[in-house]
Amino acid sequence: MDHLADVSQSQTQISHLALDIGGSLIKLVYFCRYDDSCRDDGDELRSQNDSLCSKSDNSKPVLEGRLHFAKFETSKINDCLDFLRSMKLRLGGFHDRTAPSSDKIFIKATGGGAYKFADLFKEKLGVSLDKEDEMECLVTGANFLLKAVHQEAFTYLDGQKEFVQIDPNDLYPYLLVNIGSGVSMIKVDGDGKFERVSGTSLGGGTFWGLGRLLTKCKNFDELLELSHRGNNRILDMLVGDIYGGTDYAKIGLSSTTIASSFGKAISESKELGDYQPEDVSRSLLRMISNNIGQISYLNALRFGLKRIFFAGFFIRGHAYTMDTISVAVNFWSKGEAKAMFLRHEGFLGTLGAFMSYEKQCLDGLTVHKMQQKFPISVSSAGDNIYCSLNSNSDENGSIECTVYGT
Ligand SMILES: Nc1ncnc2c1ncn2[C@@H]1O[C@H](COP(=O)(O)OP(=O)(O)O)[C@@H](O)[C@H]1O
Ligand SMILES: CC(C)(COP(=O)(O)O)[C@@H](O)C(=O)NCCC(=O)O
Repeated sequence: MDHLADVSQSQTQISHLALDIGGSLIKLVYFCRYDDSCRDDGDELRSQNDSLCSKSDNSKPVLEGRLHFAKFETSKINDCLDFLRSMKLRLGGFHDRTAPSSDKIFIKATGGGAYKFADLFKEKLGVSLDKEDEMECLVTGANFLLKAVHQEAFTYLDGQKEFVQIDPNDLYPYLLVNIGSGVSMIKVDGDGKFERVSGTSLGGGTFWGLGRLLTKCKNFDELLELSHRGNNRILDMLVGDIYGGTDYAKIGLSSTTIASSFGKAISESKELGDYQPEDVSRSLLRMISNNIGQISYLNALRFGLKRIFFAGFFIRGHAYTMDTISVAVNFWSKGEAKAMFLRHEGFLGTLGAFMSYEKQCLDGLTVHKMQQKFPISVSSAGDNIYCSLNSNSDENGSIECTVYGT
């Protein structure tokens, strides 16, 4: 994938790595330090964390570098293993501090695949996966991004993207909707304070799975690309189709509101082959996004939450997806609730797993809080990682940061 070339060419020292192995995609976050001049042994960080580091003002070891992101399809897990092998596991190999004499190397991992593929990682790379709870990681990742990273959250409506300034002191409560293969809805009340309040199996896997069957697309991006050119009115039955072109004003439905997704497919004597794949893709994307937007709003209503953050790789920064979700939230809440999206949408779980290194003191290297360099962000003192977002970052955008050890 994209970052494979980056890493092997740059010879950058990778010191920490975490994984989120989901139903569809494997997400990686890894920390590359800028300068390995103080490295005294090229191969493994695990035995020499302190010697890798310069000293900070308060005499704590410091690693300065960037957090990088990469992803692989879970079905192509061997590509991911090759990628990790290419790093020669100097990256995330950490000794278990609770058993100092042990040779055990472990990497923080979350998602169902941390269980499913644990033996594979052991067998192919000799690495143990140190499992972190998926929901906890999502929340930790979301809180970090929202509090520490400049211009992370934004709204998207009618083609207009607007960054939202988050006050870290006024962040909670909010609803986090993670749209991966399936969808989890989590009420977040604070750091580590959350409850998974709902979910739906109609998620990103449904869009991609049904879309692949119905359109014969070979990959997700192709399916998404198709939807750009499609017209959902070919397959969706609108209120106007039922009401002879007029609104059903009495109950607040305009003639253009979708009355029944894919509803026209039943009333016409057409086969699948008579429909354009782009129209199928468009209706499917609209159906899934609208449904998630609606269920999310209902859950926000249940708990009186005004802010809903949508994440997960289903979104893919895709305009029509975000627009549909926003319209659904706006429509059902009568403008009361707001849909917001995150730039690092697919990496919440991985970031959370990465940050869980802080819970354990590993060979003297501890990841503490992350704080952004920009003055508008978190201002609390004593934080141990400083971050700023690469202004050119895309979905894999790296984050500049400094890791302080203990
Ligand atoms: N390259 C891709 N391959 C497959 N699915 C993708 C891709 N890019 C985005 N997606 C979408 O993202 C979803 C997975 O999102 P993700 O947040 O990674 O969840 P999971 O943890 O379940 O893998 C897929 O179901 C699909 O809708
Ligand atoms: C089981 C999961 C947490 C796994 O996470 P994922 O790999 O989809 O990101 C998720 O797919 C989910 O919440 N599914 C919806 C299940 C339900 O509430 O009906």
